[in-house]
Amino acid sequence: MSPSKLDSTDSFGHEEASVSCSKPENGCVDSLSIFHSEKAVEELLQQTPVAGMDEHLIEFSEALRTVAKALRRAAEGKASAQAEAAEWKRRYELERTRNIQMERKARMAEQFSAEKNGDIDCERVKNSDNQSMLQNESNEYSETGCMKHGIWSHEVLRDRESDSNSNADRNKIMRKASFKLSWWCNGENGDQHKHDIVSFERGNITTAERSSKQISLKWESDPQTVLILTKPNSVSVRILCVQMVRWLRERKKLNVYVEPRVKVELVAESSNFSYVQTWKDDSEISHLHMKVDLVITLGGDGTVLWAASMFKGPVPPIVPFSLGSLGFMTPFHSEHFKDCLDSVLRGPISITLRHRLLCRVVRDAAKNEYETEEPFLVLNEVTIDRGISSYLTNLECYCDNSFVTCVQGDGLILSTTSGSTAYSLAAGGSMVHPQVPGILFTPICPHSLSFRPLILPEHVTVRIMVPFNSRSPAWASFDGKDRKLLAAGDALLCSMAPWPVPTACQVDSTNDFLRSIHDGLHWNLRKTQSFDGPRDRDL
Ligand SMILES: NC(=O)c1ccc[n+]([C@@H]2O[C@H](COP(=O)([O-])OP(=O)(O)OC[C@H]3O[C@@H](n4cnc5c(N)ncnc54)[C@H](O)[C@@H]3O)[C@@H](O)[C@H]2O)c1
Ligand SMILES: Nc1ncnc2c1ncn2[C@@H]1O[C@H](COP(=O)(O)OP(=O)(O)OP(=O)(O)O)[C@@H](O)[C@H]1O
Repeated sequence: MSPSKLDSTDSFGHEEASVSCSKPENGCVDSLSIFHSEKAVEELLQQTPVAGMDEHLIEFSEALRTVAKALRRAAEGKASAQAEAAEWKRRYELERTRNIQMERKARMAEQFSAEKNGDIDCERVKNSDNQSMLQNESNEYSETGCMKHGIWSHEVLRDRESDSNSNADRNKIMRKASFKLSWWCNGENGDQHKHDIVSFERGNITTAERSSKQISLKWESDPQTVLILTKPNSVSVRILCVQMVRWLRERKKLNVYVEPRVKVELVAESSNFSYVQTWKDDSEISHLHMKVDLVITLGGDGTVLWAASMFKGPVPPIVPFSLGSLGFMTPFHSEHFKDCLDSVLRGPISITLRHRLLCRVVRDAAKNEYETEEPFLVLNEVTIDRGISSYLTNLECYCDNSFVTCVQGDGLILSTTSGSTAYSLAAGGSMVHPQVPGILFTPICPHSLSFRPLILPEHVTVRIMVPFNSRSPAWASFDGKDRKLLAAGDALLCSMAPWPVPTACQVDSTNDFLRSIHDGLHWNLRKTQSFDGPRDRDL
């Protein structure tokens, strides 16, 4: 995206336009001041006794008049371009709202007719694959009082695959289990959903609640469907998967989904596993969140990243079992899988709501920043680096359109707080509790003595641009995968995604985080100083 395009995008709204134009150092021309200067030239010319002047002065005054006119025309042109841009933006937003409403109506009509036909036995029908719908509906719920004590998940969905399944049980309607999330702090599990309240009483600003609290998940109805995701090519994972599927089906009477590769492995093991469900093509993965109550991962952190990447919208709670070497995000031990799953299925459980970043690539040729390629959701980080190029990466960084800095080095990591213990840590970033919302801005080998990592608030949009004078393109990778070339003029936009990844805790979010940095990284491990030796006796 060229700098001139950035300007026009930034000044979409009237307000922003007037602000940017009032700053001469931004290279903008203030139309009001042009009008005044043109008027001043006119007045000057009228006041001056032209008859007594030499030709140079007349030529000069004519030139001044021409310049003032040209400036006025330029300002008028810019103003009309801004007005046009604002009008297009207004139309775009109108169209978008209309589409969302139509989509919503269509869904409700579909669900209503299904309900009328007796297909769905439900009191409250909800669909959650659209965030704006989620928000609208949660508002409705709060109006009807359902949201009083927490966040509820009431999904009543029909299993579309049930028709193709011969088992009579499977022909019944599958209800997605509902659960409630509540926030508690100071070790006390209150049943209230506590909001952060800023109070201005008697002129004093105080906050009633702190924002980072332990989050507890309580099932309102029993989970029925479990998806197991496994690390490939591991014998121990394969053995555990067989045992777990059997136990979940025979003891817990649950529906089990696995990836197609795993289904083949299971059926090769025993034809009894034919009840295990899977999907035929990848397009079905986008509906998984509507069928699955719980996701179990068997592997390391990479398998948790893999699980998160399968859900491009809302993510069901994930129970991560550790069968890798490090396991920052995998607190459950496979030896005790039955006890662990028993307590998770019974609930309530503590969960960590892990924030994700929404990353969009905007090409230089794009007309505006809405014209992007398919976005990526990352649980750890997006990395913009020099790839195979031996030149220094040159990246211009903006935060909500304010210039941050120019990175000159091997690259930059934009990380979630969950990812703070991964690549960002290796590049010198701070370790941050995963429940803290924020975006870590960590350079990779900056060629500067004074570059320190930053942590930005959760609400900002970070824009990383490859400038036109860059000697080489850059590469973006998402949770260490899917590399994308960023040519000169291309940009990467990154903001907090609306769909976090809920992962079950062994104890609670804080305890699990501290355990992982102690056990996984041996953080601040040092022999304790001996008692005997010199002391400060006089203090
Ligand atoms: N120099 C580095 O430290 C470096 C370089 C490249 C990638 N990575 C990390 O690897 C991740 C991809 O993981 P993978 O398992 O698919 O690849 P992988 O198999 O190469 O494993 C990378 C290592 O990072 C660990 N890891 C992953 N997420 C973590 C987290 N949130 N906290 C602590 N450790 C974590 C894993 O346990 C593993 O040991 C990327 O998202 C990136 O963060 C790190
Ligand atoms: N279900 C899956 N399908 C395809 N690839 C997967 C799947 N699960 C994990 N992977 C990939 O396999 C790789 C290794 O996975 P993972 O990190 O879980 O194991 P590990 O390396 O043994 O554990 P650790 O990272 O703790 O050392 C990762 O790159 C991950 O993306």
